[in-house]
Amino acid sequence: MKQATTTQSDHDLILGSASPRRQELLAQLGVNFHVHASDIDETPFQQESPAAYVARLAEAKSSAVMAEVGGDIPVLGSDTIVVSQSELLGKPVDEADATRMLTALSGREHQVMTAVCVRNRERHEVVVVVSDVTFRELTEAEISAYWQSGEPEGKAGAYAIQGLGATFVSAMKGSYSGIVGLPLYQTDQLLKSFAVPTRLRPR
Ligand SMILES: Cc1cn([C@H]2C[C@H](O)[C@@H](COP(=O)(O)OP(=O)(O)OP(=O)(O)O)O2)c(=O)[nH]c1=O
Repeated sequence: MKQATTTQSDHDLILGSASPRRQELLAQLGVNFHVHASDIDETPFQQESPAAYVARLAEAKSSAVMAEVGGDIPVLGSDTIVVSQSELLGKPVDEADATRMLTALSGREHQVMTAVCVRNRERHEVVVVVSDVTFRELTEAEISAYWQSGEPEGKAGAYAIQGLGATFVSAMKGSYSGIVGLPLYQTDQLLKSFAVPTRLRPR
């Protein structure tokens, strides 16, 4: 199990994610949630499309947490990937991996896909939100300095649009919050369908 777990009392949703970005974004909606993250196997299947892969991972994360926690509270699981010229880019394992990813993204458009799955004991729903992001040309020196900043670590595609990575993004179309890790419009719609209260939709 991942480390992040908070108290279970008095909440309306379980966030099955150790990502601090997802915790902040969900808090933005004013949801009364607690965190219970679970580790799953993230190996892609052969011939699996990126959209099918990211949806499967969001489903698997919420399902693993539901199996560990039980109970009647809905669980939200999510996953984010970057897709560049049909190649799936996850989190970089080291500097060489990050350099390879950022070089592939340089001067081109890529897609960021985030899947969100909400489930309770009876049913589950999953949405995949796709955004188009264009990077300007990056120099080797910039890529190296960016790795040294520490920001690429733990981020799909080895960048963070909410940080220094913003200086690489010349254009984007889609969901900004989705690129950061949790698309808030679509998440709010899912929460509504599972009757999870929010700041603007209290009990
Ligand atoms: C593209 C991009 C990704 N990311 C992050 C969001 C995700 O946290 C991360 C992708 O990793 P994920 O595997 O989706 O999630 P995670 O391991 O961080 O958390 P968990 O599995 O517990 O839910 O990349 C940014 O923060 N900014 C960006 O611009």
